[in-house]
Amino acid sequence: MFPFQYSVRNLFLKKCRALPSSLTRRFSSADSCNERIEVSRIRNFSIVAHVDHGKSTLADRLLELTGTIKPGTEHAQVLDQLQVERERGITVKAVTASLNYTYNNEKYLLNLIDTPGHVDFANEVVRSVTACQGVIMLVDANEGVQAQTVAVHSLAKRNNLTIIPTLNKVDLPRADPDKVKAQLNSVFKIDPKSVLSISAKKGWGIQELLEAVICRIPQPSVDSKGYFKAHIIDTWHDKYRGILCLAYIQSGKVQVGQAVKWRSDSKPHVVKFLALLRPNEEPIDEAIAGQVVMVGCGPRGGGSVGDQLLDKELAQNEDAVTVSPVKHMVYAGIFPADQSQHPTLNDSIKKLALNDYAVAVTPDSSPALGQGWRIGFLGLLHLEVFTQRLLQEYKAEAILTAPSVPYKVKLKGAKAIKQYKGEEIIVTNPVHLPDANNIEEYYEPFVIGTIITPVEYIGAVTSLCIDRRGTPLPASAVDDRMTMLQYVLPLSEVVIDFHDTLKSITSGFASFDYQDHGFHPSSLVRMDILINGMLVDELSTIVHTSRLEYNARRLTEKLKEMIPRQMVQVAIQAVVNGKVFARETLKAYRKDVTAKLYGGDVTRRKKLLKQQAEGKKKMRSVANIRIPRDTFIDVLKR
Ligand SMILES: Nc1nc2c(ncn2[C@@H]2O[C@H](COP(=O)(O)OP(=O)(O)OP(=O)(O)O)[C@@H](O)[C@H]2O)c(=O)[nH]1
Repeated sequence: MFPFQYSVRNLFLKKCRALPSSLTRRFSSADSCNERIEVSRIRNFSIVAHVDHGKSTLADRLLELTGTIKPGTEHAQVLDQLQVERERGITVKAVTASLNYTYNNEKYLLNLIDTPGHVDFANEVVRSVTACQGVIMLVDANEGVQAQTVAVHSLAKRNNLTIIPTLNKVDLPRADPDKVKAQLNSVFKIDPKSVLSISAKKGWGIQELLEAVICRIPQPSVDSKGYFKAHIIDTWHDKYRGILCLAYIQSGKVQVGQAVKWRSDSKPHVVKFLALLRPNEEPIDEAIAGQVVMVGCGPRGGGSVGDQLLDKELAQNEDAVTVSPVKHMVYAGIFPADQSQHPTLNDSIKKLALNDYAVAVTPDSSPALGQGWRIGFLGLLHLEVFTQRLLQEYKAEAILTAPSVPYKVKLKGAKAIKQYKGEEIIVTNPVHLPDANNIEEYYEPFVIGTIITPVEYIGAVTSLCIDRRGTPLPASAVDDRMTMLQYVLPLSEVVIDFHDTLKSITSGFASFDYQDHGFHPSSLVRMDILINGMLVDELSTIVHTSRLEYNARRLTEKLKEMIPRQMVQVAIQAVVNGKVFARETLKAYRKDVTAKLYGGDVTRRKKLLKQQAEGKKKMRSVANIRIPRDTFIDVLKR
């Protein structure tokens, strides 16, 4: 959304600067709805669903029906405005749009939040629902209930949200609404009579759905008369105005010019910018409790997701809405391609991290790659999207190291405990794993994986899960054709390529979602990779002992395939505690130094070959083997 929004916002700002101040009219929410908005006529809701079940397409139809955009294909997927979203055809950022809709002669303000479907961006859904009272839960009428449908349903239930179950894509010839209604009933006990049917593509049933939003979802439960208090659900950086925030107003009201402060720091600030997002900014003077609005306090105004903006009179220790801390699933090192680019990359990472609060950034350094950062992500797709956004939105190119899941170790010995400042430590970079002699116990992160698959693939899916060290939990039937399997799986076995393998063994019919299951004791070791005897820190991994030999062989073979042949012979070794578990040799290019000889004495030929061998020996000891950039990630894929 943001590059596009930047340009719209900047255009607006340029226009404002060009006009006399008396003409830079601000709107109030009252103008937007032609009358003063009341809490009873506000509805905050989200669209949640499994990947590709049609959330963004439905958002387009809702924007059209409420007159926010004109019907037409040029507006396709209006809320997916990031370049990466358009290129990949997925939503990665939850986006808000305030819509006006008249129902029974009353004007309503509907705040819609379009959310991503992919499990890696589930945190976007979690933070969005803190501002909502209800959700439209879309289910593809052809595919039926999928793994993420189960996840979003339980999230909505946990947050006490009203669920409007809605079947989408009923226009498809293979759509079977009755079958899917029966699935919803068997899995979630949803009354089939409460299920709506729409086609987001054709625009069928959209009006009924909007009316259900108004009639079924309750108004925000807020304190209109109290002091101003708002909960921050998103932030982004604007070149001219500093940090801008998306805020859900929990009590009171806010006006441009009002004195406020952040919960996290008591310094006074003044509200400078206030706007409705439609999804482009529409400046307003005032907003009331229950609204979701954009707020900015100027370049030094600050703000972060989960923080609260408070009236300056309000005591700092008021209750806060808690956003559960993000649990990072994979960590990877990010380094500038050239150390001179470190400050620019640092600035870009900071700005992008502001808009993607799910990442955790800490400084890191590597002997080979110099100064950089260790960044925690929610999954591999999140990692890829983050680096793609760095490149596309900030023109910042970075080198990535092999991703690793976080491990926990319990230390023994007073010296080690003192050195690591605690008995238990989380290891996010395999290189920093303490010496095996100082470790009492290793712990590995586990997840509960939910797989919904057609019954004919149960055997293949079970083998895959067992192969990935999974432990089965009770299964349940979704209907006579589909089954829901659950497994406790080590995160390290899931995070890299589990989903792709599952899709390929089930011809794309199975779906997968996982939830954190905490750390559990495990038998682990650190495996290092030596290239011509030199340790390559960035390729060290922590592996389960049962996988050691297999991983050692696979990693060295894969590296042999991926490292281009060099002028010298390259030895690739996988080593654990000084013991070599696998070795591959990459043969050197061999120039035919004897090509120029036509016949003649054989000793001449031997002399040339000997000289070549000696030259190569010298090169081998000084050779700096170049490892291609993608090696670090690709090498981990099976
Ligand atoms: N036939 C048909 N296709 C639809 C309908 N709604 C959406 N689609 C198609 O389904 C695909 C996915 O739609 P999206 O709106 O991108 O789905 P999404 O849930 O937003 O996807 P993510 O954000 O990646 O989770 C697109 O090709 C749409 O054109 C519908 O009602 N009927």
